[in-house]
Amino acid sequence: MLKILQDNLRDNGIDLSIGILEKQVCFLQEMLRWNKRINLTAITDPAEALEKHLIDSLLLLKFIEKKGRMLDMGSGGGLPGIPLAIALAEMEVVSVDSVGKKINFQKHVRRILELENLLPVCSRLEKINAAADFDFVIARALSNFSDLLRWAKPVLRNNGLLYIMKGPEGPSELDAFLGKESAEGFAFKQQHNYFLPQSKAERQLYVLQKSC
Ligand SMILES: C[S@@+](CC[C@H](N)C(=O)[O-])C[C@H]1O[C@@H](n2cnc3c(N)ncnc32)[C@H](O)[C@@H]1O
Repeated sequence: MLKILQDNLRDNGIDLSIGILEKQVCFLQEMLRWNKRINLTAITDPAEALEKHLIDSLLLLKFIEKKGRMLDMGSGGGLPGIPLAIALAEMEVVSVDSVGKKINFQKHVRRILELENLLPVCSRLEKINAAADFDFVIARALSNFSDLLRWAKPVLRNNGLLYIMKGPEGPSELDAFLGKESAEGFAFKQQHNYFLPQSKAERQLYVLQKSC
C-alpha cells in the first residue's frame, strides 16, 4: 500500500518522506478497522479507500497553502483534514464533525500518530465559536455552495481561503449557485481540475477568497 501511495503521489509531483507515508497508511488502516464497528466510510475495499480517500486528499498538496490555521468542516472520519495534518507539520488543523463517534476515532488517530497539529472537535458547524480565526476552511462531500459559504464566512479571517472539494457534480452545482445567488463576501480565485490516478474519476477544487 505504501509503495502504491508513494508512486501515485510522485507521479503527481508530490514527494513525501517514508515516515509521513507510513503514518498516512496507518491512518487508513485504522479507519478501515474502526469502520467494521462504526460507520466512517462506505468504502471498505483497501485499494479503493487508498485512492478515493488518501490520494484524493493528498493531491490537494499541489494546490493549497502549506501553513496556517485550517478548519475542516464536516470531516467525518478525518478527510481531508487528517492526511493534510500528517503531511503538513506547519498546518494546524481543527477538524469538526457533529457525530461524537467519528470525532472519537479522530482523537484516537491523533493519539497513536502523535499529531499535535490536529484538534478534533465534536460540534455542529452552526455553533462553532471562532470569530474570523482561520486562514483556511476546507470541505469535502459536505453540502452545497450556499451552505459552505454561510458556515465558512464567520470563521475565516479577511482574505482567508475557502477550499471546496467536489466531484463531477461540481460545475453544475457552481452554475446553479451563481445563477441564483451572489457569493457575497467571497471572490472566486481559482478552480483546479484533476483526476484520480487509477479510476480516472474527475475532481475539482474550488478556491474562494473571503473579501470582507
Ligand atoms: C458525507 S460526510 C463527509 C465526511 C468527510 N468530509 C469525507 O469527505 O469523507 C459529511 C459529514 O459532515 C457531517 N456534518 C454534516 N452537517 C454537519 C453540521 N452542520 N455540523 C457538523 N458536521 C456536519 C456529518 O456528520 C458527516 O460526518
